[in-house]
Parts: sequence; C-alpha cells; structure tokens
Amino acid sequence: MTLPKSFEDYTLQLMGAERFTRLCQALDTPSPVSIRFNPFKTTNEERQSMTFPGHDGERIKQTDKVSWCNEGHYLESRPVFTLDPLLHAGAYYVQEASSMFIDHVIREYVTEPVKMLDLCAAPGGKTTAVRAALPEGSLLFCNEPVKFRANILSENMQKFGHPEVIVTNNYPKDYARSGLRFDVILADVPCSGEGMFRKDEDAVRLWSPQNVEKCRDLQREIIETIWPCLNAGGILIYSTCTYNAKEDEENIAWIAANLGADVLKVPVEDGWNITGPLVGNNPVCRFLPGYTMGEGLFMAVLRKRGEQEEAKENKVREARQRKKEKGKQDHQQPTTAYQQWLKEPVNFHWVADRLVAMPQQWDAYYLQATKYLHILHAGITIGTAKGKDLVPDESLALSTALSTEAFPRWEADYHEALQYLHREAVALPAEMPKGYVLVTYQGHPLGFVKNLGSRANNLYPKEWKIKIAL
Ligand SMILES: C[S@@+](CC[C@H](N)C(=O)[O-])C[C@H]1O[C@@H](n2cnc3c(N)ncnc32)[C@H](O)[C@@H]1O
Repeated sequence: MTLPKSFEDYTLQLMGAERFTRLCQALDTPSPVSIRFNPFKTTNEERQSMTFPGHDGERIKQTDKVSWCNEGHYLESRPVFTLDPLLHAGAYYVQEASSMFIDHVIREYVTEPVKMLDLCAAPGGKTTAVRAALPEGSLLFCNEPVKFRANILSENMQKFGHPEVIVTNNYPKDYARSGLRFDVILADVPCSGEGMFRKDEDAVRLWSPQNVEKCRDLQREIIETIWPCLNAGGILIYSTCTYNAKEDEENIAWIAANLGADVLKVPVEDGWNITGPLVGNNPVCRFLPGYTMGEGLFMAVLRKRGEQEEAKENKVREARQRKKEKGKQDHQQPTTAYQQWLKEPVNFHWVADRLVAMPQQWDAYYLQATKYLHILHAGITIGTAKGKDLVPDESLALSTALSTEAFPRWEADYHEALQYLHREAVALPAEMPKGYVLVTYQGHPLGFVKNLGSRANNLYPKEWKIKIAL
C-alpha cells in the first residue's frame, strides 16, 4: 500500500522500525472479517451453528473467536451481508474486531447499572457492543450530530432491539445545555482515520499533517464541551482509530491535566498482543495490525476527579426532577390494548401521531431529554395513529420487549424473507387472520404486514429497503 510520505516518517519515528515494518506488512494483507452476535436475540445453539450467505449460494463459516469479546467471531471470508435476513433482524452486527474491545472495557469498569452516553456513535458498532455489555437496568443515550449518519444509527439501534436506549441527533453543546448527567461517557471521536487505511482508500487520500492537527483540536473541543455532563467519579472512555500520538497519548495527557482525571489501567491478557503507550506512561491500549487481528484502534479510560458530593447533588436533583415529571404524566397513560403488545410495564407518550413507550424507570430522563435534544428514537415506537387505528411500528417488531403473543406470526422462508425486506408483496397462507401479522425468519421478527385477505400490504420502512436486486 502506498502511504503518504510524511505519515511514514512520523509513524516510523513514533513506533520504531520493528513495529512500523510489521504494521506496513499487515496493511498489504486483506482486512479480517468479523461479526458480533446480539446476545438478546440469539441462543447459544444459533451462535454456534450460524453461517452466512456468500456469492453463488455458498455459505461462509465462522473461524476463531475474537479473544477480547465473547460474542465476536471472525469469518472465513466476506459474506454478502445484505442478503442475510438475520442481519436485518438484528441477530448480529458486522464490526471489525479491534473495536469490540469496548465490550471488555465496559465489563471491566461498569459493574452497576448506569446512565451512559455514547457521544459520537454512528453507525452504532460500539453502541451495540456497549448495550450488550452494560449491566441490565442501565440507560444508554447514543448520539450522532450528522443527520444522515444519525438515521443509520437509529436504524441499527432499532434492529439491535434493546428498549433502554435513546438515540439523539445533536452536538455536544446541546448535551451540555440539557442538564443531563452521565456515569459513563464514550467518546469515539472523529479522527484522521489512519487505522482504517487498509479498509478505506479515502482515509489515505484525505490524510495530511494539517488534518491531524485539526482533528486533535476538534477532539479537545468535544471532550471539553461534554465534560460537565460526566459525574465526578464517572468514567470517560476515549477512543480513536488512528495511530498518531497527537490525537491519542497527547490528548489523554491533556484531558488528565486540564480537565482533572486519572488514567485507569485496563487489565488485558498477554496473548491479545495489545501495545501500550508509545509516548509517556499513561496506561493506554493500542491495537496495531500485524500484532492484533483487526484494524488500528486506540482506547483509554479516565476517571473524572472531583468531589463525590457533586455526584450526590446530581442524584438529588435528578430525583427531584423525576418526581416533578411523574406528576405530569398520569393523564398520558393510554387505556387501550396496546399495552399488551409489550412484555414489561412502560409509560406511553404521543409524539405528534406516533406512540412511544418508555420503560417506566427512565421516563423522567426521557422527558427531560425531549426538552433539549433532538430525539430520533427512544424506548420502543409502538405505532402511528391512522384514524382510529394504530399501525404497529417496525421498532416494535424488532424490540426485545415485544410480547410473543401480541400478533399472529408468519414464518417466511429465505426467498420470502428477502422479498419482504425488498418491500415486495408477500403471499400469506389463506388461513392467516386478517389484520396485522408479524413476519419472522428462523423465528426472528423482521417486521409487519397488513393482511387484507386478498393481499398483504408490506409495512417494512421504505428507507430500510434492501437495495440489492434479487
Ligand atoms: C469514529 S466515528 C464513530 C464510530 C462509532 N462509534 C462506531 O463504533 O460505529 C466518529 C463519529 O463522530 C461524529 N462527529 C463528527 N463531529 C462530531 C462532533 N463535533 N461531536 C460529536 N461527534 C462528531 C462523526 O460524524 C462520526 O460519526
């Protein structure tokens, strides 16, 4: 691979000849392909036996497990993922292996339920991994400021299906104004992308020393802006997919010194071949191709210093706010059968003509967020009002909170499932009851159709339609 000359000079100096040579050799080999199973939607047996559609009808098999993430697996080659209904059902997520390290970090440092923010979250690779690793009873906000990327994040989080998630389309300054406070913040900041050189030709083309400096400045601005949203004693997880120390070690040292934080060591196994700091002594983690099987990644964990009193005051303030919001809610409870569509008790809210269900314990946070943030998805979208009817939403079909008895089900075969995801008409058996029917593939919900008897209207979202011709 031809690399920019000034990148080579700087990186050789930073890493030393041995590491740099190994990195360059690895960049001339293909990227490993890996996926991470959704533990809320798959059983052990499914995970062990799952294969993936290849070209010409062959099936692609799993090879090794990703050492630092229980649900992560490498594949023998790249499948045609779009042609796998199980991907669209949220049974797994396609993610390069190094990024799955977030699973290990969360399990190591988050052992109690928390409120967490993933600030730079699209398309949702780390967010879905975080949601799988967080203790149950945690609430996860995930955010992306770029609109079209935020929509992809929202789609991926709905497919993942966990109800204790709020997806927003905001800048860090909007969060700073919101008064919302978090125990854990992940900042997977926009960066110069050197770690993606092998996967993304644009990353090489757009690279320049000036861009590295611009990224460094933006990263500091992002962290400084979001810092007040982190409780004292809370954890900031900082990551990039770049190698240079300006965006990595130097920024960690800057955050620790200027904002007041301690850098925490993440225990790792020797066999994982993770590289430590290349500058200074802070205990940071680097994934270098040639050493670890995946792309380039940098990750560090910091604990915010400061009086725990501040955290206590925040808790009291939040409890007060919750009480205030609760008083306002009672009139919003619906009286209808829609409640039976879900397994657990929730609070319902109309957002224009859409009915949103929020797990009860998070209702106050949701209401506070609605005042300051642009919410794209929260909890479970139950459906859209159409006259007296409520048309069930795709988010409900994909949610792990959906009650299994709520709708009649139609199990599609492989070809029918692809036709459904392509938004084509599907033919239901004559004995299928009229009304809304849940379409499943290998038992996994894909979405709804409305069965009119003579035909069935396909309710799969237009924007999510698979684009490959069948
Ligand atoms: C490295 S990517 C995130 C990848 C994601 N965490 C994942 O694992 O799938 C960084 C994201 O930050 C977003 N971003 C850009 N400017 C930002 C800003 N000022 N504040 C927060 N996020 C920003 C980018 O649009 C991009 O989606």
